[in-house]
Amino acid sequence: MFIEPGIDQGGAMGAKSSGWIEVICGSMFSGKTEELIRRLNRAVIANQKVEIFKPAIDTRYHDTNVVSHNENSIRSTPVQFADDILLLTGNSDVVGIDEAQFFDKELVAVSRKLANSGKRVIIAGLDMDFEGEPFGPIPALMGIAEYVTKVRAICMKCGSVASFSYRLSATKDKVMLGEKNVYEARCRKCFYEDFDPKEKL
Ligand SMILES: Nc1ncnc2c1ncn2[C@@H]1O[C@H](COP(=O)(O)OP(=O)(O)O)[C@@H](O)[C@H]1O
Ligand SMILES: Cc1cn([C@H]2C[C@H](O)[C@@H](COP(=O)(O)O)O2)c(=O)[nH]c1=O
Ligand SMILES: [Zn+2]
Repeated sequence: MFIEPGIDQGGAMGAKSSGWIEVICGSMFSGKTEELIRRLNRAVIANQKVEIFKPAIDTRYHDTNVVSHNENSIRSTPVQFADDILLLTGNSDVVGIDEAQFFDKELVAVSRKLANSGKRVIIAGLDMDFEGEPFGPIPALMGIAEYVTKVRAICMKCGSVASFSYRLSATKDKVMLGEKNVYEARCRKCFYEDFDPKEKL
């Protein structure tokens, strides 16, 4: 069971309370999007004004909605640059951002500005890429966040808990959209059994 800061503090963000940043990170299939949707739905139930964003390049399941692997879904606004989020958040109380690994580093400054202006910012994204390296702005966001939740999947090779996303194709591009056809969740042992860091370009 995760601790849910906003709800634990009474559900509402009082006039005097400042904002904060929550990061939900982990491998693919670890439940990041499910957990993001769960927190956002509860904020809606608490009558808070919620805005949700995702990078425009993430068209894997749906052009606009944020969709989890088990088909939970919530409406969102696709944006090209992190800066666009500032223009679109207006008087919202809670800002949700999915697939944040695809945003530029500017997302760090944007999230700080949103939280400093009193908003609750909930960010979900991959902490590591297919080579086991830190992914985009996520590590920096973990550094400035008040709350970090690292979720884990099930290793598809041995059934243990998984923190790595193993790419089944030989493609070396950092960005390659896909799901079970291209990636599987793996534990450390099973990831490095089949991935040789020396082969990196
Ligand atoms: N290897 C796996 N480990 C855990 N869950 C998995 C796995 N493969 C598929 N799933 C499904 O994926 C769901 C999580 O999806 P989602 O929240 O979209 O994950 P993420 O956003 O972290 O990729 C789980 O509830 C489960 O139904
Ligand atoms: C590891 C890795 C993943 N991707 C892509 C694959 C998916 O489209 C998303 C991750 O989605 P999820 O909600 O976390 O399942 O990212 C990539 O482009 N590069 C990578 O190294
Ligand atoms: Zn394993």
